[in-house]
Amino acid sequence: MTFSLTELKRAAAKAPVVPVLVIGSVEQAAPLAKALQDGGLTIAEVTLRTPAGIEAIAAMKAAVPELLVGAGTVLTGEDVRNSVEAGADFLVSPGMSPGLLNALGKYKPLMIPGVATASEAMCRHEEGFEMLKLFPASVAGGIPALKALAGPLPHLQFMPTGGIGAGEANDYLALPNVLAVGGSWIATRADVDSGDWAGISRKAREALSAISS
Ligand SMILES: O=C(O)C(=O)C[C@H](O)[C@H](O)COP(=O)(O)O
Repeated sequence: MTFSLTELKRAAAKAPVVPVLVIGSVEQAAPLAKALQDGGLTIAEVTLRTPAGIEAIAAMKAAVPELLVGAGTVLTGEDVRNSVEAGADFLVSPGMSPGLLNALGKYKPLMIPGVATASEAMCRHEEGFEMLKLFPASVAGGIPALKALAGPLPHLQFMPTGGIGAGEANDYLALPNVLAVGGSWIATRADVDSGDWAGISRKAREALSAISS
């Protein structure tokens, strides 16, 4: 995989909001990818919580190749292999395990592992990860935790996710160690299941205009 953190940073600089998606059917993937792109987004994360997740990643990339599509809820070595084979641009996990670390060493994808403490962040940095997901952000200390972590660990960057809504995204993004924020609010499972593509595009645009204002 040639995709790099530099490219992810470039995409995040344009649109630093990453919708975390739960896709029930692969047929939803192409219209959803187009709706996100129409809304101005450049990055999306498809969770592997549904059987359709892996196929949906490939279908979104086929529909909108310039949209960066990551695999989320990556828990096992098999998830790593399936995500890489489906063409995921990056992988995201809620945490780390020895088996997951081993598979990441084999496939070497761009990985954003979840952390909730300074010790976890230090371990992931020692293992070579520079970009981390603060998870679950709202209960792992949120904005005060990220501010505090920036003191001793200024070399680390975060994509806080978990419990962040439209109202908080902007405050997270004002922090120098936050590259992007993730969340389900832009395209909830209900939005996707009802095919509310226009509503998803609108929420994406609203999120981006709130950030730039
Ligand atoms: O499954 C995963 O690996 C995840 O990425 C979990 C996500 O952080 C949450 O699903 C975000 O959901 P909200 O808190 O509703 O915004």
